[in-house]
Amino acid sequence: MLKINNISYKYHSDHWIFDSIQLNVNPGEVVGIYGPSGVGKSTFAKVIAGYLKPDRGSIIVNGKVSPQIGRNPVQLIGQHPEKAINPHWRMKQVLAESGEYSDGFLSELGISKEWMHRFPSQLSGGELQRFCLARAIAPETSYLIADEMTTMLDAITQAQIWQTVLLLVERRQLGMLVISHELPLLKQISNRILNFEELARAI
Ligand SMILES: Nc1ncnc2c1ncn2[C@@H]1O[C@H](COP(=O)(O)OP(=O)(O)OP(=O)(O)O)[C@@H](O)[C@H]1O
Repeated sequence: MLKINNISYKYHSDHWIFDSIQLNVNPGEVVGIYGPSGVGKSTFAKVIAGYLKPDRGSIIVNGKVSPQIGRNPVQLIGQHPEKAINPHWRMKQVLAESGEYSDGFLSELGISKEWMHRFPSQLSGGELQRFCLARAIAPETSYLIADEMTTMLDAITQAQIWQTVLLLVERRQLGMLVISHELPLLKQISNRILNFEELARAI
C-alpha cells in the first residue's frame, strides 16, 4: 500500500501549499484527483514521487519509508515528456539508461522499433509520452502518478494511451494517482475521485 501520512509542504515562504494530507492508495487502485489551477496538485505529485521533500509527514510504500536508496517505487509522469527526456540522446539511449525492455513490452506500449534511432525532437508528444511510460513502469515500480499525463494529446491518442496504461495497471497491480482537470476522464478511469482542495487543509 502507498500510505501518505499527514504530509505538508511549503516553498520558500511561510505559506503552506498544503497541510496534513492523508491518503492511502491500494495496489491496483486508480485514484483520481482534481482541483483548480494553482492549488498545489503538481507540488503534491512531486512530493509523493520524491522530487521534493515534505516539511512534515511521511510517505510509506509497501511498509518502507520512501524515497529509499535506488529507484523510487513511485514514478511520476508529467504533462511535458519533452522536458523529461535528454534532447541530445537517441531514444535507444534514453531507454538504455533506465533498464532493459523486452520487445513485447515496448510494442504493447505502442513504441515502434524505428523510433529508437530518432532524437526526441523527431517524435510527437504522444510518441514521447509512451517512452516516459516505458521508463516509469519498471519492475521495481509499485505506484504511478500521472500529472495531466495526456492533457497535451488529441482525444484518440489520449484514449489509446489510457487503454494501455490501465491494462498494465491491472496486470501488474500498480496503484495509480491520476491528477487531471478533466473530470469526465477521471470518471471513466478512476475507482474513486477526490477533490484536492478538500484533501488539503491549507492554512
Ligand atoms: N518552485 C516553486 N517555487 C515557489 N512556488 C512555487 C513553485 N512551484 C509552484 N509554486 C507555487 O505553488 C502553488 C501550487 O502550484 P502547483 O503547480 O502545485 O499547482 P497545481 O494545482 O498543480 O496547478 P496547475 O493545475 O495549474 O498545474 C502555486 O501558487 C505556484 O505558484
